Amino acid sequence: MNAQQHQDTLAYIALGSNIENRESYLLQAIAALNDDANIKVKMCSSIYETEPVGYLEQAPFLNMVIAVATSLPADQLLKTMLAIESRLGRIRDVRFGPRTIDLDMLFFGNEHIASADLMIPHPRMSERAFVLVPLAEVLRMQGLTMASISQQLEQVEGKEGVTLWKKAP
Ligand SMILES: Nc1ncnc2c1ncn2[C@@H]1O[C@H](COP(=O)(O)OP(=O)(O)OP(=O)(O)O)[C@@H](O)[C@H]1O
Ligand SMILES: Nc1nc2c(c(=O)[nH]1)N=C(CO)CN2
Repeated sequence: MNAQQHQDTLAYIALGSNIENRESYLLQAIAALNDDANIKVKMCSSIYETEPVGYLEQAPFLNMVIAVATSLPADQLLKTMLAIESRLGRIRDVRFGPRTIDLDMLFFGNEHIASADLMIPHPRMSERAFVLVPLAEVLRMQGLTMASISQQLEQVEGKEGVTLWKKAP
């Protein structure tokens, strides 16, 4: 590797949808990420059906987590994710409310980021079984140890609201 080249960063993204067709929104978002020349989708968790958390008067979600390799810096990856959300009809009205697609960046390599637009690791990740369950699955696929994730999972309430919906291919 010469000085000009740099290795891709492995990033983890959580996806959620609770407006039909939920599965189609998840798959369209994954395809759109992979269509970007600077992003390669490496791994996908199973899809989980989950009870809404936070704002309860809404339909159940489908949630999953993917791992991507990217040559983009974190702020550019976020920009791409927000553009895909807009393209797939995401409208921001109710906080924590219904959405065609929500894309949250969980990790970006081993970076810690605290800017006005981007917090990495995602600050609410450890409270959310709908994120931790699929994240643990992807980490397991990669043979990564996940002691801290398992510990967080044990502490999180609402794990019973997360059920396997479709197994990863
Ligand atoms: N790690 C992150 N991943 C995605 N967005 C982030 C992250 N950190 C900060 N943000 C900022 O959060 C803003 C609002 O995100 P969004 O509307 O998706 O929030 P939400 O999904 O309603 O709530 P939550 O962030 O708790 O999932 C985005 O425009 C983005 O700038
Ligand atoms: N089950 C579930 N609940 C949620 C979700 C989500 O993706 N799944 N997203 C939220 C806002 O980020 C609020 N509540």
